[in-house]
Amino acid sequence: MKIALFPGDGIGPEIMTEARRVLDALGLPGLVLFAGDVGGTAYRTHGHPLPPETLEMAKAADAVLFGAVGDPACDNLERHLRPEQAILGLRSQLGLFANLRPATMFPGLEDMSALRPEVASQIDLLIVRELNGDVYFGEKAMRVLDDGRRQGYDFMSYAEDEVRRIAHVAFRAAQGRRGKLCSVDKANVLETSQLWRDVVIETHAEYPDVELSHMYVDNAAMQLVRNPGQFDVVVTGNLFGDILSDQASMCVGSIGLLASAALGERQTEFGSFGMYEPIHGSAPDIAGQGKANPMAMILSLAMLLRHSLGLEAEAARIEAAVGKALQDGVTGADLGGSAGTTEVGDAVLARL
Ligand SMILES: NC(=O)C1=CN([C@@H]2O[C@H](COP(=O)(O)OP(=O)(O)OC[C@H]3O[C@@H](n4cnc5c(N)ncnc54)[C@H](O)[C@@H]3O)[C@@H](O)[C@H]2O)C=CC1
Ligand SMILES: CC(C)CC(=O)C(=O)O
Ligand SMILES: [Mg+2]
Repeated sequence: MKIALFPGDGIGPEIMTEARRVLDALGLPGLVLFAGDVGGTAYRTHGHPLPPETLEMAKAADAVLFGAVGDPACDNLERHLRPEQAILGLRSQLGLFANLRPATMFPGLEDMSALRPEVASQIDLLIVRELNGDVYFGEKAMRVLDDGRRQGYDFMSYAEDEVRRIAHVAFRAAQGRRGKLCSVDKANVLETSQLWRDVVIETHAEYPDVELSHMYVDNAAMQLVRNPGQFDVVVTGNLFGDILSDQASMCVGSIGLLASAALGERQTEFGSFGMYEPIHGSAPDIAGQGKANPMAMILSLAMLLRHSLGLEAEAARIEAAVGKALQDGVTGADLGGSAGTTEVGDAVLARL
């Protein structure tokens, strides 16, 4: 069992340390760990945010655990050299098109949600975000128009096979949950979304046991706050899924709580090859201060053990330990408490 660890920038290394302590505590036999550079850290040492050796390390592993990338000092670099290209490059070059972003209320945390506790307590949803297409990967540039004005553009598109494969993932996920799928798009305005909707409807024919609904993304953003309990599985494109999952995190209570799995078609000896990361970024505003909540990172490790290594019991053990720590009131500044990154890690370890 080989896991590649890519801590990255900002709070990435701090939260990775805590996930690593949890992994070590499990004492899994036959585990081999590699560490690689990504993001601004990699740019500084290798001249590129995703050095070839890091990509090779990822390909040689059964799973990748990824911290976060992003560094304000790199924001003026040419785009292909910016830290974010590491995560985009890994997702696309490893064919990781299906991003699972679960958002579930933790018992005892209802008062920390940005929503009223009785509304927040209903949250148990899974966002299935397409990860290899959309406006993130279309042709983009800045140019000067004939009249001298600067123009930036990013080409948004989805091909039908890209929509179909993520729709299958979402329908299957719904079958394993409460049997409801809501497809989120902007088909009232965008052709990309009209195709998305058409293909999701076509794919539904293979899943008659799943109840399918459609929602425009602006309404979805509102409904997520009004009544998040109505959602079971939400399937959406790369851009909308990015935005809605950050929003869902505050419905639960903190962006420091939401984990994710990026999966593709490759199978390993133990499960699906995948990359696992918190949904948040490198949080430069709190980096180096020992304040970051490592729970999203630790919960990402749990997803890794479940999906890529077939270790369901160990995954559930980690999730239960995080849940207990929260129920016991161990929270950092993001959840109104005073525990630092290491203290939160200690609390999870003590309940493992
Ligand atoms: N997957 C990745 O590596 C991602 C990278 N980024 C990058 O991260 C950098 C910062 O981006 P932002 O827009 O500020 O988003 P961010 O998610 O890094 O931070 C947003 C806010 O949430 C807080 N926060 C995030 N994670 C937290 C944690 N674990 N515990 C406590 N508080 C936490 C931060 O302190 C900040 O106030 C940028 O360079 C961005 O491009 C952003 C999102 C994802
Ligand atoms: C940093 C971006 C490339 C992606 C992002 O915000 C995300 O995947 O959540
Ligand atoms: Mg994001």
